[in-house]
Amino acid sequence: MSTITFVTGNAKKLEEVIAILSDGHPQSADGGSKVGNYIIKNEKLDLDEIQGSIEEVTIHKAKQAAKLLGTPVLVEDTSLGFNALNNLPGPYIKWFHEKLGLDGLNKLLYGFEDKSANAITTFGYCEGPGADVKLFQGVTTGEIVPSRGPQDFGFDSIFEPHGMGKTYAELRGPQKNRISHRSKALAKLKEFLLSQ
Ligand SMILES: O=P(O)(O)OP(=O)(O)OP(=O)(O)OC[C@H]1O[C@@H](n2cnc3c(O)ncnc32)[C@H](O)[C@@H]1O
Ligand SMILES: [Mg+2]
Repeated sequence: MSTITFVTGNAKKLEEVIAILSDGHPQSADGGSKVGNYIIKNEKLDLDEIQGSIEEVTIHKAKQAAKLLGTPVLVEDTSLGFNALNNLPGPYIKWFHEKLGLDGLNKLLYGFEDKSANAITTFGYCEGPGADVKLFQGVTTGEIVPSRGPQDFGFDSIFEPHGMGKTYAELRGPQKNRISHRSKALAKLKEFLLSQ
């Protein structure tokens, strides 16, 4: 068994990652999620986020985490891009959300007919300091709508994935996890880890 440390400062992300990875299977005795020959554990740490593409931000986070911990690490960065704004705020969604709020994010699209957006999670896996970073990305498209549902996780209550008629916040847990950007990215990561 090899251990991979998933580094994030976001408790909600971690909750989803554990739920998706466990997929109804029992967890290992010491609390990590088991995927093939790997156990994925968690470390709460805020990593620097550079300016750049989604991929560059994730690669930098992964390299920094590997350097800090000296072990195989997993990180992820989540982006929300508005098509009318050429994919902004993208990887800067956290700061836009903090400064403008959910209503302000809606107002950014005032005057545009196109309210469509893409939610993207990019996982970065790095085997140790100096090693290359492997990326696994998942995308879910949807519409930006006035907030509906609990507001306890980022942009969940203003993102309505196409074809669902409900926001991520209204879908909650298992239903969101079946179709989310995060679960699509994790499916790719799982496939890779199972092939190792
Ligand atoms: O420590 P890290 O893993 O970086 O955690 P973070 O909260 O800083 O997360 P990001 O840098 O990836 O920024 C993404 C922003 O989008 C939010 N977010 C991430 N995943 C989400 C999801 O599935 N649904 C809604 N909001 C989400 C999150 O709360 C942040 O405000
Ligand atoms: Mg972050």
